[in-house]
Amino acid sequence: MRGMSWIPDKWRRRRTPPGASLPERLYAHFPGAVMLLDAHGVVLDANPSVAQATGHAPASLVGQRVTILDEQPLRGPVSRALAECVQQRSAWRGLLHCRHADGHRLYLDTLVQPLVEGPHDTLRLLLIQHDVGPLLEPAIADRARLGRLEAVVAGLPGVVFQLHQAPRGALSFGYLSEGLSALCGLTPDAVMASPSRLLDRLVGDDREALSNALAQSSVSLEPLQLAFRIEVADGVRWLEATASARRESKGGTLWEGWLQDVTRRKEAERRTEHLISTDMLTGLLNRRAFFANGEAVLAHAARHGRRVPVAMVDLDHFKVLNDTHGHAAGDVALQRFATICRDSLRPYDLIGRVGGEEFALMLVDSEPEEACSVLERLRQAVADSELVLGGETLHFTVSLGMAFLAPGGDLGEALSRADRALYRAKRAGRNRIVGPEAVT
Ligand SMILES: Nc1nc2c(ncn2[C@@H]2O[C@H](COP(=O)(O)OP(=O)(O)OP(=O)(O)O)[C@@H](O)[C@H]2O)c(=O)[nH]1
Repeated sequence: MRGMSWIPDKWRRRRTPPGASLPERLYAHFPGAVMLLDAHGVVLDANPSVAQATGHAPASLVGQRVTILDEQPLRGPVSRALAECVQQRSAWRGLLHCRHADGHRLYLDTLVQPLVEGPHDTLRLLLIQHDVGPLLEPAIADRARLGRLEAVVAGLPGVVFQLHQAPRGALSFGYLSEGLSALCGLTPDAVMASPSRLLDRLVGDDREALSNALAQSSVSLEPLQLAFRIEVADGVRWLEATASARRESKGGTLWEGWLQDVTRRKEAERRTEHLISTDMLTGLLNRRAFFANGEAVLAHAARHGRRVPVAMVDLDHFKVLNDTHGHAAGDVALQRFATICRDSLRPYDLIGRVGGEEFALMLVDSEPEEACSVLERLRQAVADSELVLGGETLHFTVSLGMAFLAPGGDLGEALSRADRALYRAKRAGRNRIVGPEAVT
Protein backbone atom coordinates (compact mmCIF):
# COMPACT_ATOMS: atom_id res chain seq x y z
CA MET A 1 0.00 0.00 0.00
CA ARG A 2 2.85 2.35 0.81
CA GLY A 3 3.82 2.33 -2.85
CA MET A 4 0.56 3.81 -4.01
CA SER A 5 1.26 7.45 -3.21
CA TRP A 6 2.62 7.63 -6.74
CA ILE A 7 -0.91 7.52 -8.19
CA PRO A 8 -1.20 10.77 -10.19
CA ASP A 9 -4.12 13.14 -9.57
CA LYS A 10 -5.66 12.53 -12.93
CA TRP A 11 -6.07 8.83 -11.98
CA ARG A 12 -7.65 9.85 -8.74
CA ARG A 13 -10.52 11.04 -10.89
CA ARG A 14 -11.31 7.34 -11.16
CA ARG A 15 -9.26 6.66 -14.18
CA THR A 16 -6.52 4.06 -14.08
CA PRO A 17 -3.66 3.94 -16.54
CA PRO A 18 -3.75 1.23 -19.10
CA GLY A 19 -2.03 -1.81 -17.67
CA ALA A 20 -2.54 -0.78 -14.00
CA SER A 21 -2.34 -3.71 -11.60
CA LEU A 22 -5.40 -5.14 -9.85
CA PRO A 23 -4.50 -3.51 -6.46
CA GLU A 24 -4.12 -0.17 -8.24
CA ARG A 25 -7.50 -0.56 -9.94
CA LEU A 26 -9.11 -1.64 -6.70
CA TYR A 27 -7.64 1.33 -4.84
CA ALA A 28 -8.84 3.82 -7.44
CA HIS A 29 -12.32 2.41 -7.96
CA PHE A 30 -13.08 1.13 -4.48
CA PRO A 31 -16.53 2.51 -3.55
CA GLY A 32 -15.45 3.36 0.01
CA ALA A 33 -12.91 5.79 1.39
CA VAL A 34 -9.48 4.14 1.76
CA MET A 35 -6.64 5.87 3.58
CA LEU A 36 -3.17 4.82 4.58
CA LEU A 37 -2.10 6.31 7.91
CA ASP A 38 1.02 6.26 10.00
CA ALA A 39 0.81 5.05 13.60
CA HIS A 40 -0.10 8.59 14.73
CA GLY A 41 -3.06 8.81 12.38
CA VAL A 42 -1.40 11.11 9.85
CA VAL A 43 -2.76 10.49 6.34
CA LEU A 44 -0.10 9.19 3.98
CA ASP A 45 -2.41 8.51 1.10
CA ALA A 46 -6.14 8.64 0.31
CA ASN A 47 -8.18 7.19 -2.57
CA PRO A 48 -10.64 9.22 -4.70
CA SER A 49 -13.71 7.97 -2.82
CA VAL A 50 -12.54 9.89 0.26
CA ALA A 51 -13.88 13.05 -1.38
CA GLN A 52 -17.37 11.58 -1.77
CA ALA A 53 -17.46 10.05 1.70
CA THR A 54 -16.00 12.92 3.75
CA GLY A 55 -16.16 16.03 1.55
CA HIS A 56 -12.37 16.49 1.85
CA ALA A 57 -10.21 16.42 -1.29
CA PRO A 58 -7.89 13.41 -0.93
CA ALA A 59 -4.80 15.50 -1.56
CA SER A 60 -5.83 18.02 1.11
CA LEU A 61 -5.93 15.28 3.73
CA VAL A 62 -2.44 13.99 3.06
CA GLY A 63 -0.15 15.13 5.85
CA GLN A 64 -3.05 15.91 8.19
CA ARG A 65 -4.24 13.75 11.07
CA VAL A 66 -7.32 11.79 10.08
CA THR A 67 -8.91 12.82 13.37
CA ILE A 68 -9.93 15.95 11.46
CA LEU A 69 -12.98 13.82 10.72
CA ASP A 70 -13.81 13.56 14.42
CA GLU A 71 -16.63 15.60 15.90
CA GLN A 72 -14.18 16.49 18.70
CA PRO A 73 -10.65 16.20 17.25
CA LEU A 74 -8.28 14.16 19.48
CA ARG A 75 -11.12 13.08 21.76
CA GLY A 76 -13.61 11.68 19.27
CA PRO A 77 -14.37 8.13 18.19
CA VAL A 78 -11.83 8.11 15.32
CA SER A 79 -9.01 8.88 17.77
CA ARG A 80 -10.22 6.15 20.10
CA ALA A 81 -10.51 3.57 17.31
CA LEU A 82 -6.96 4.32 16.10
CA ALA A 83 -5.56 4.16 19.63
CA GLU A 84 -7.23 0.81 20.25
CA CYS A 85 -5.98 -0.62 16.98
CA VAL A 86 -2.40 0.52 17.70
CA GLN A 87 -2.48 -0.77 21.27
CA GLN A 88 -4.00 -4.13 20.45
CA ARG A 89 -2.23 -4.52 17.14
CA SER A 90 -5.48 -5.92 15.83
CA ALA A 91 -8.24 -4.73 13.50
CA TRP A 92 -10.91 -2.38 14.86
CA ARG A 93 -14.36 -2.38 13.30
CA GLY A 94 -17.40 -0.32 14.12
CA LEU A 95 -19.75 2.53 13.29
CA LEU A 96 -18.26 6.01 13.87
CA HIS A 97 -20.00 9.35 14.12
CA CYS A 98 -17.81 11.73 12.11
CA ARG A 99 -18.04 15.25 10.74
CA HIS A 100 -18.32 15.94 6.97
CA ALA A 101 -16.22 18.83 5.59
CA ASP A 102 -19.46 20.88 5.34
CA GLY A 103 -20.21 20.22 9.03
CA HIS A 104 -23.03 17.68 8.84
CA ARG A 105 -22.86 14.44 10.78
CA LEU A 106 -21.59 11.30 9.05
CA TYR A 107 -22.20 7.70 9.98
CA LEU A 108 -19.17 5.78 8.73
CA ASP A 109 -18.86 2.04 8.89
CA THR A 110 -15.14 1.83 9.66
CA LEU A 111 -12.35 -0.75 9.56
CA VAL A 112 -8.90 0.14 10.94
CA GLN A 113 -6.40 -2.54 10.03
CA PRO A 114 -2.81 -2.51 11.37
CA LEU A 115 -0.24 -3.22 8.64
CA VAL A 116 3.17 -4.55 9.67
CA GLU A 117 4.82 -6.44 6.90
CA GLY A 118 8.03 -7.47 8.67
CA PRO A 119 9.21 -7.43 12.30
CA HIS A 120 11.28 -4.30 11.70
CA ASP A 121 8.83 -2.49 9.45
CA THR A 122 7.10 0.69 10.57
CA LEU A 123 3.50 0.31 11.69
CA ARG A 124 1.00 1.63 9.20
CA LEU A 125 -2.78 1.69 9.47
CA LEU A 126 -5.26 1.01 6.70
CA LEU A 127 -8.54 2.89 7.19
CA ILE A 128 -11.56 1.87 5.14
CA GLN A 129 -14.83 3.77 5.59
CA HIS A 130 -18.30 3.51 4.07
CA ASP A 131 -20.93 6.18 4.44
CA VAL A 132 -23.94 4.25 5.83
CA GLY A 133 -25.93 7.39 6.70
CA PRO A 134 -28.51 6.86 3.92
CA LEU A 135 -29.09 3.29 5.15
CA LEU A 136 -29.51 4.48 8.73
CA GLU A 137 -31.73 7.46 7.96
CA PRO A 138 -35.07 5.73 8.75
CA ALA A 139 -33.65 4.34 12.00
CA ILE A 140 -32.17 7.75 12.90
CA ALA A 141 -35.53 9.43 12.28
CA ASP A 142 -37.26 6.75 14.39
CA ARG A 143 -34.78 7.33 17.18
CA ALA A 144 -35.34 11.06 17.09
CA ARG A 145 -39.13 10.51 17.25
CA LEU A 146 -38.67 8.05 20.11
CA GLY A 147 -36.44 10.52 21.93
CA ARG A 148 -39.12 13.24 21.64
CA LEU A 149 -41.81 10.80 22.79
CA GLU A 150 -39.71 9.72 25.78
CA ALA A 151 -39.13 13.35 26.75
CA VAL A 152 -42.90 13.98 26.67
CA VAL A 153 -43.67 10.82 28.68
CA ALA A 154 -40.92 11.58 31.21
CA GLY A 155 -42.42 15.03 31.78
CA LEU A 156 -45.95 13.74 32.46
CA PRO A 157 -47.21 13.97 36.05
CA GLY A 158 -47.63 10.21 36.31
CA VAL A 159 -46.29 6.91 35.03
CA VAL A 160 -47.01 5.20 31.73
CA PHE A 161 -46.78 1.44 32.18
CA GLN A 162 -47.09 -1.85 30.44
CA LEU A 163 -47.89 -4.76 32.76
CA HIS A 164 -47.81 -8.34 31.61
CA GLN A 165 -49.36 -11.33 33.34
CA ALA A 166 -48.22 -14.77 32.22
CA PRO A 167 -50.87 -17.50 31.86
CA ARG A 168 -49.70 -18.93 35.20
CA GLY A 169 -50.14 -15.56 36.92
CA ALA A 170 -46.59 -14.14 37.20
CA LEU A 171 -46.53 -10.34 36.77
CA SER A 172 -43.81 -8.38 34.99
CA PHE A 173 -43.51 -4.80 33.82
CA GLY A 174 -42.59 -4.40 30.15
CA TYR A 175 -42.29 -0.64 30.50
CA LEU A 176 -42.42 1.99 33.25
CA SER A 177 -41.77 5.63 32.49
CA GLU A 178 -39.34 7.85 34.40
CA GLY A 179 -42.09 9.41 36.54
CA LEU A 180 -42.06 6.33 38.78
CA SER A 181 -39.08 7.65 40.76
CA ALA A 182 -40.97 10.83 41.70
CA LEU A 183 -44.12 8.85 42.44
CA CYS A 184 -42.68 6.31 44.86
CA GLY A 185 -38.89 6.58 45.02
CA LEU A 186 -38.25 3.43 42.96
CA THR A 187 -36.51 3.52 39.59
CA PRO A 188 -38.24 2.00 36.54
CA ASP A 189 -35.26 -0.32 35.98
CA ALA A 190 -35.38 -1.67 39.54
CA VAL A 191 -39.10 -2.44 39.30
CA MET A 192 -38.82 -3.92 35.80
CA ALA A 193 -36.09 -6.23 37.13
CA SER A 194 -38.18 -7.18 40.16
CA PRO A 195 -41.90 -6.18 40.22
CA SER A 196 -42.19 -7.22 43.87
CA ARG A 197 -40.15 -4.14 44.81
CA LEU A 198 -43.27 -2.14 43.96
CA LEU A 199 -46.01 -4.70 44.69
CA ASP A 200 -44.66 -5.54 48.18
CA ARG A 201 -45.17 -1.90 49.14
CA LEU A 202 -48.93 -2.04 48.74
CA VAL A 203 -50.60 -1.40 52.08
CA GLY A 204 -52.90 -3.86 53.90
CA ASP A 205 -55.62 -5.45 51.80
CA ASP A 206 -54.74 -3.36 48.76
CA ARG A 207 -52.37 -6.03 47.40
CA GLU A 208 -55.25 -8.51 47.45
CA ALA A 209 -57.59 -5.92 45.93
CA LEU A 210 -55.11 -5.38 43.08
CA SER A 211 -54.77 -9.14 42.49
CA ASN A 212 -58.57 -9.46 42.38
CA ALA A 213 -58.95 -6.50 40.02
CA LEU A 214 -56.28 -7.93 37.69
CA ALA A 215 -57.92 -11.37 37.80
CA GLN A 216 -61.31 -9.88 36.87
CA SER A 217 -59.91 -7.68 34.15
CA SER A 218 -57.87 -10.54 32.66
CA VAL A 219 -61.04 -12.65 32.34
CA SER A 220 -63.40 -9.91 31.08
CA LEU A 221 -60.75 -7.79 29.32
CA GLU A 222 -62.63 -4.80 30.74
CA PRO A 223 -60.38 -1.78 31.49
CA LEU A 224 -58.59 -1.85 34.83
CA GLN A 225 -59.31 1.02 37.22
CA LEU A 226 -58.18 0.76 40.80
CA ALA A 227 -56.88 3.04 43.52
CA PHE A 228 -54.51 1.55 46.07
CA ARG A 229 -52.18 2.71 48.82
CA ILE A 230 -48.44 2.35 48.70
CA GLU A 231 -45.74 2.95 51.28
CA VAL A 232 -43.24 5.67 50.38
CA ALA A 233 -40.36 7.21 52.33
CA ASP A 234 -42.54 9.93 53.90
CA GLY A 235 -45.68 7.89 54.57
CA VAL A 236 -48.46 6.44 52.48
CA ARG A 237 -49.58 7.59 49.05
CA TRP A 238 -52.68 6.75 47.01
CA LEU A 239 -52.03 5.68 43.42
CA GLU A 240 -54.64 4.99 40.76
CA ALA A 241 -54.06 2.63 37.86
CA THR A 242 -56.13 3.05 34.67
CA ALA A 243 -55.33 0.65 31.84
CA SER A 244 -56.78 -1.16 28.88
CA ALA A 245 -56.47 -4.94 28.84
CA ARG A 246 -55.82 -7.28 25.96
CA ARG A 247 -55.04 -10.93 25.48
CA GLU A 248 -51.61 -11.88 24.23
CA SER A 249 -51.00 -14.57 21.64
CA LYS A 250 -49.61 -17.04 24.19
CA GLY A 251 -52.56 -16.62 26.56
CA GLY A 252 -51.14 -13.98 28.90
CA THR A 253 -52.74 -10.58 29.52
CA LEU A 254 -51.24 -7.18 28.78
CA TRP A 255 -52.35 -3.95 30.46
CA GLU A 256 -51.21 -0.64 29.03
CA GLY A 257 -52.07 2.46 30.92
CA TRP A 258 -51.36 5.13 33.36
CA LEU A 259 -50.51 5.34 37.05
CA GLN A 260 -51.10 8.60 38.90
CA ASP A 261 -50.88 10.00 42.39
CA VAL A 262 -54.44 10.56 43.67
CA THR A 263 -53.54 11.16 47.33
CA ARG A 264 -55.05 14.68 47.40
CA ARG A 265 -58.27 13.53 45.77
CA LYS A 266 -58.52 10.58 48.18
CA GLU A 267 -57.94 12.82 51.19
CA ALA A 268 -60.63 15.21 49.98
CA GLU A 269 -62.99 12.24 49.50
CA ARG A 270 -62.15 10.98 52.99
CA ARG A 271 -62.87 14.43 54.48
CA THR A 272 -66.17 14.62 52.59
CA GLU A 273 -67.07 11.08 53.62
CA HIS A 274 -66.25 11.95 57.24
CA LEU A 275 -68.46 15.04 57.04
CA ILE A 276 -71.44 13.24 55.57
CA SER A 277 -71.15 10.23 57.87
CA THR A 278 -70.48 11.98 61.18
CA ASP A 279 -72.88 13.45 63.71
CA MET A 280 -71.53 16.93 64.34
CA LEU A 281 -72.47 17.17 68.04
CA THR A 282 -71.01 13.86 69.22
CA GLY A 283 -68.56 12.86 66.47
CA LEU A 284 -70.29 9.45 66.27
CA LEU A 285 -71.64 7.87 63.08
CA ASN A 286 -74.89 9.40 61.93
CA ARG A 287 -77.93 7.27 61.12
CA ARG A 288 -77.06 6.78 57.42
CA ALA A 289 -73.45 5.82 58.14
CA PHE A 290 -74.45 3.49 60.98
CA PHE A 291 -76.69 1.50 58.66
CA ALA A 292 -74.16 1.53 55.80
CA ASN A 293 -71.32 0.32 58.04
CA GLY A 294 -73.66 -2.06 59.84
CA GLU A 295 -74.51 -3.88 56.62
CA ALA A 296 -70.81 -4.44 55.94
CA VAL A 297 -70.26 -5.79 59.47
CA LEU A 298 -73.25 -8.11 59.10
CA ALA A 299 -72.05 -9.43 55.75
CA HIS A 300 -68.68 -10.24 57.34
CA ALA A 301 -70.33 -11.91 60.36
CA ALA A 302 -72.68 -13.91 58.09
CA ARG A 303 -69.68 -15.28 56.17
CA HIS A 304 -68.32 -16.59 59.47
CA GLY A 305 -71.76 -17.78 60.70
CA ARG A 306 -71.71 -15.43 63.71
CA ARG A 307 -74.58 -13.69 65.52
CA VAL A 308 -74.17 -9.97 66.06
CA PRO A 309 -75.31 -8.22 69.26
CA VAL A 310 -77.12 -4.91 68.65
CA ALA A 311 -78.55 -2.43 71.17
CA MET A 312 -80.67 0.71 71.26
CA VAL A 313 -79.78 3.22 73.99
CA ASP A 314 -81.77 6.23 75.17
CA LEU A 315 -80.91 8.88 77.77
CA ASP A 316 -83.40 8.78 80.66
CA HIS A 317 -85.59 11.80 81.45
CA PHE A 318 -83.61 13.80 78.99
CA LYS A 319 -86.42 16.28 78.49
CA VAL A 320 -86.28 17.11 82.22
CA LEU A 321 -82.51 17.66 82.01
CA ASN A 322 -83.01 19.95 79.03
CA ASP A 323 -85.88 21.82 80.60
CA THR A 324 -84.18 22.22 83.97
CA HIS A 325 -80.61 22.98 82.96
CA GLY A 326 -80.99 24.19 79.41
CA HIS A 327 -80.40 22.75 75.96
CA ALA A 328 -76.63 23.36 76.21
CA ALA A 329 -76.48 21.14 79.31
CA GLY A 330 -78.37 18.48 77.31
CA ASP A 331 -75.78 18.75 74.54
CA VAL A 332 -72.95 18.25 77.03
CA ALA A 333 -74.70 15.13 78.35
CA LEU A 334 -74.99 13.76 74.81
CA GLN A 335 -71.29 14.42 74.22
CA ARG A 336 -70.36 12.81 77.53
CA PHE A 337 -72.40 9.74 76.63
CA ALA A 338 -70.55 9.52 73.28
CA THR A 339 -67.20 9.69 75.07
CA ILE A 340 -68.19 6.96 77.54
CA CYS A 341 -69.34 4.77 74.62
CA ARG A 342 -66.00 5.20 72.83
CA ASP A 343 -64.14 4.38 76.07
CA SER A 344 -66.28 1.34 76.87
CA LEU A 345 -66.45 -0.28 73.42
CA ARG A 346 -63.70 -1.41 71.06
CA PRO A 347 -62.56 0.81 68.20
CA TYR A 348 -64.23 -1.36 65.56
CA ASP A 349 -67.62 -1.62 67.32
CA LEU A 350 -70.22 0.62 65.68
CA ILE A 351 -71.79 3.49 67.62
CA GLY A 352 -74.37 5.64 65.87
CA ARG A 353 -76.56 8.54 66.90
CA VAL A 354 -79.78 7.53 65.19
CA GLY A 355 -82.15 10.06 66.79
CA GLY A 356 -82.06 13.10 69.10
CA GLU A 357 -81.08 11.23 72.29
CA GLU A 358 -81.21 7.76 70.78
CA PHE A 359 -78.17 5.71 69.95
CA ALA A 360 -77.61 2.35 68.24
CA LEU A 361 -74.72 0.02 69.00
CA MET A 362 -73.35 -2.98 67.15
CA LEU A 363 -70.75 -5.12 68.88
CA VAL A 364 -68.47 -6.79 66.37
CA ASP A 365 -67.22 -10.34 67.03
CA SER A 366 -68.76 -10.54 70.53
CA GLU A 367 -70.27 -13.60 72.17
CA PRO A 368 -73.70 -12.97 73.84
CA GLU A 369 -72.42 -13.09 77.43
CA GLU A 370 -69.49 -10.87 76.64
CA ALA A 371 -71.80 -8.37 74.90
CA CYS A 372 -74.14 -8.25 77.91
CA SER A 373 -71.29 -7.51 80.29
CA VAL A 374 -69.81 -4.84 77.98
CA LEU A 375 -73.19 -3.06 77.82
CA GLU A 376 -73.67 -3.39 81.58
CA ARG A 377 -70.27 -1.75 82.12
CA LEU A 378 -71.34 1.01 79.76
CA ARG A 379 -74.62 1.59 81.63
CA GLN A 380 -72.75 1.71 84.95
CA ALA A 381 -70.09 4.09 83.60
CA VAL A 382 -72.84 6.53 82.53
CA ALA A 383 -74.57 6.29 85.93
CA ASP A 384 -71.24 6.95 87.69
CA SER A 385 -70.29 9.91 85.54
CA GLU A 386 -70.68 13.47 86.77
CA LEU A 387 -71.45 16.55 84.68
CA VAL A 388 -70.19 19.72 86.32
CA LEU A 389 -72.14 22.60 84.76
CA GLY A 390 -72.22 26.13 86.14
CA GLY A 391 -70.91 24.95 89.52
CA GLU A 392 -73.60 22.28 89.74
CA THR A 393 -72.91 18.54 89.54
CA LEU A 394 -75.46 16.57 87.49
CA HIS A 395 -75.98 12.88 86.96
CA PHE A 396 -77.82 11.08 84.16
CA THR A 397 -78.59 7.49 83.24
CA VAL A 398 -79.37 5.46 80.13
CA SER A 399 -81.71 2.57 79.33
CA LEU A 400 -80.74 -0.14 76.85
CA GLY A 401 -82.63 -2.68 74.76
CA MET A 402 -80.64 -5.52 73.30
CA ALA A 403 -81.13 -8.05 70.50
CA PHE A 404 -79.04 -10.56 68.58
CA LEU A 405 -79.02 -10.62 64.85
CA ALA A 406 -78.66 -14.12 63.37
CA PRO A 407 -76.51 -14.60 60.23
CA GLY A 408 -78.41 -13.33 57.22
CA GLY A 409 -80.91 -11.39 59.38
CA ASP A 410 -82.17 -7.87 58.73
CA LEU A 411 -80.53 -4.99 60.62
CA GLY A 412 -83.63 -2.76 60.67
CA GLU A 413 -85.67 -5.62 62.07
CA ALA A 414 -83.07 -6.35 64.77
CA LEU A 415 -82.99 -2.69 65.81
CA SER A 416 -86.81 -2.65 66.04
CA ARG A 417 -86.61 -5.58 68.40
CA ALA A 418 -83.90 -3.82 70.40
CA ASP A 419 -86.13 -0.73 70.46
CA ARG A 420 -89.04 -2.73 71.86
CA ALA A 421 -86.68 -4.10 74.54
CA LEU A 422 -85.63 -0.52 75.27
CA TYR A 423 -89.27 0.48 75.71
CA ARG A 424 -89.65 -2.32 78.25
CA ALA A 425 -86.50 -1.11 80.05
CA LYS A 426 -88.09 2.35 80.33
CA ARG A 427 -91.35 0.86 81.58
CA ALA A 428 -89.46 -1.21 84.15
CA GLY A 429 -87.95 1.90 85.73
CA ARG A 430 -85.06 3.02 83.39
CA ASN A 431 -81.27 2.80 84.03
CA ARG A 432 -81.26 -0.88 82.98
CA ILE A 433 -80.76 -3.33 80.12
CA VAL A 434 -83.56 -5.51 78.73
CA GLY A 435 -83.16 -8.27 76.15
CA PRO A 436 -81.76 -9.89 74.25
CA GLU A 437 -84.29 -11.24 71.82
CA ALA A 438 -83.20 -13.53 69.05
CA VAL A 439 -83.95 -12.20 65.61
CA THR A 440 -83.79 -14.24 62.44
N1 LIG B 1 -79.96 19.15 74.21
C1 LIG B 1 -80.44 18.42 73.23
N2 LIG B 1 -81.64 17.87 73.38
C2 LIG B 1 -82.14 17.11 72.40
C3 LIG B 1 -81.47 16.90 71.21
N3 LIG B 1 -82.21 16.10 70.43
C4 LIG B 1 -83.31 15.80 71.10
N4 LIG B 1 -83.31 16.42 72.30
C5 LIG B 1 -84.30 16.41 73.34
O1 LIG B 1 -84.42 15.11 73.87
C6 LIG B 1 -85.66 15.07 74.55
C7 LIG B 1 -86.32 13.74 74.39
O2 LIG B 1 -87.34 13.67 75.30
P1 LIG B 1 -88.37 12.51 75.37
O3 LIG B 1 -88.45 11.81 74.04
O4 LIG B 1 -89.65 13.07 75.92
O5 LIG B 1 -87.80 11.49 76.38
P2 LIG B 1 -87.09 11.62 77.77
O6 LIG B 1 -87.35 12.93 78.40
O7 LIG B 1 -85.66 11.27 77.60
O8 LIG B 1 -87.83 10.51 78.59
P3 LIG B 1 -87.56 8.99 78.53
O9 LIG B 1 -86.89 8.67 77.25
O10 LIG B 1 -88.93 8.39 78.66
O11 LIG B 1 -86.71 8.70 79.71
C8 LIG B 1 -86.49 16.25 73.98
O12 LIG B 1 -86.61 17.24 74.98
C9 LIG B 1 -85.67 16.78 72.85
O13 LIG B 1 -85.78 18.17 72.67
C10 LIG B 1 -80.19 17.54 71.07
O14 LIG B 1 -79.48 17.41 70.05
N5 LIG B 1 -79.74 18.26 72.10
